[in-house]
Amino acid sequence: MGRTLFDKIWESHVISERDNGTALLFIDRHLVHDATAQAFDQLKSEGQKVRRPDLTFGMADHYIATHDDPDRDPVHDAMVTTLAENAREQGITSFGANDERQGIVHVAGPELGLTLPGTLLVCGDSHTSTHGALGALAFGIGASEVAHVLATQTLWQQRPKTMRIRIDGELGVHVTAKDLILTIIRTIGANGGAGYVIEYAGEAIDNLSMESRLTLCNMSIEAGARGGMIAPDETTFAYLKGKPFAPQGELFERAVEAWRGLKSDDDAHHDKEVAIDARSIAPTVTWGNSPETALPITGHIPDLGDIETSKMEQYQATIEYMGLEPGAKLTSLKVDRVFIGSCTNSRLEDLREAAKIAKLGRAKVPTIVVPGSQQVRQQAEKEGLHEIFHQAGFEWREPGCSMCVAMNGDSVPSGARCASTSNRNFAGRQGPGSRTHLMSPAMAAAAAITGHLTDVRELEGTKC
Ligand SMILES: CC(C)[C@H](C(=O)O)[C@@H](O)C(=O)O
Ligand code: SF4
Repeated sequence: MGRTLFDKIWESHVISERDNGTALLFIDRHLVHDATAQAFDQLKSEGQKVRRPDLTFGMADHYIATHDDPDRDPVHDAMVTTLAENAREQGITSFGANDERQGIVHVAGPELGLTLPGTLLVCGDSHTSTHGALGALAFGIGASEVAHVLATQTLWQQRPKTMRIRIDGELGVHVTAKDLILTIIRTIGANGGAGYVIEYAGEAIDNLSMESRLTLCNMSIEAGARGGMIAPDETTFAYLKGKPFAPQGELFERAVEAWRGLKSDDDAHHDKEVAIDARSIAPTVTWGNSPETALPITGHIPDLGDIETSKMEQYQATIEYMGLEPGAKLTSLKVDRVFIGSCTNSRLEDLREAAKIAKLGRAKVPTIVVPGSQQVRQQAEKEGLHEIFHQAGFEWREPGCSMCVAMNGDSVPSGARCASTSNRNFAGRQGPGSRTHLMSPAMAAAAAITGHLTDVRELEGTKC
């Protein structure tokens, strides 16, 4: 029987297997960020050194400042400095403050060519699934696993099952990878991917740009999946060509020949198959505290009568926390803040989409745009996107995780409603008491200039 893309990568990394089905895997790339200090402490307390500093790369992102903030907590700077010190001590290449390669680990990694097809990549961060967009097997690991990889460059893992999600048909105007993944999560549930690695396939996936594929795979974890991946193709090869850490010249051509074999065989078996028609998807927003509360922007907050008895308690808690009126139109929800950024949606393509909408008006509420990396920032500035944002009253910041998780102090005030391009909307995610609605960059920019959740297609007169 044929093998899936996942099988091919998994099997080429197995060093040893136990009878209980767990395998010891070789790790090709280990990315560490500034919230990984605990793992380095564990390593040191055990008297160990990093086994393969040449395969380990550091990135300052969670705690890094995105603007001059007189109230900045010195502890946040200390986290950034600690990563730099650990990297220096262990001989690891690390991209910290003031490095032009710095960025959110899941934005800067692929853009530097650190993520390559067929490789096994891990990072102590749940959104490591992002890197699967390049045809890598990539997943997040816990702090003690980070310490294990630092010490051995290997990891014990239970073999996950595979799920293939096929998206056929064409996506409509202003329907993006973000709308696609939110719809997938609504369809299979926030726990629907538990125990699986998802392979995305089909016409709509083939047609996605590399940046959109990164957005899609990024949120696989929000469906509970171990990872998400897409077979590498011409889009992937064109994206990787010339990236500083990718193979160069003749070696690149040889690598591409090998990468062409990285796809599921026609007779390969996936443990679960799901199919969604791209034409059925509209610009989408979440209303609650789980990404599965995603709905087309044309919809309403569910009414009491729509809720199953077993979910009633949770529904009522959500309505109260989010300050919602059951049955209200989604577009009636006024926002207090807008955040355009995060490893889901802070790449150049995202900022271009947001800028197109920003041109149509001026921000009615405080809006920040946080590029995902220094490279994205530089390129956006070269194109004049920052000027467009300035003119629209959007604040242009330095790269980092920022308001996605509020670990660096960029937070949404308690009780405030935020239109956000990030990936998590649970209670308190963007700061204690914050209320988050997830959406695409164009939809977030539309909310900024109207002051409420908005169907970007109507704003632009493109609704079909
Ligand atoms: C801080 C880090 C470990 C965390 C994660 O694992 O995802 C963060 O990136 C997040 O998005 O919540
Ligand atoms: S941008 Fe948000 S989701 Fe991504 S790594 Fe940073 S905190 Fe996690």
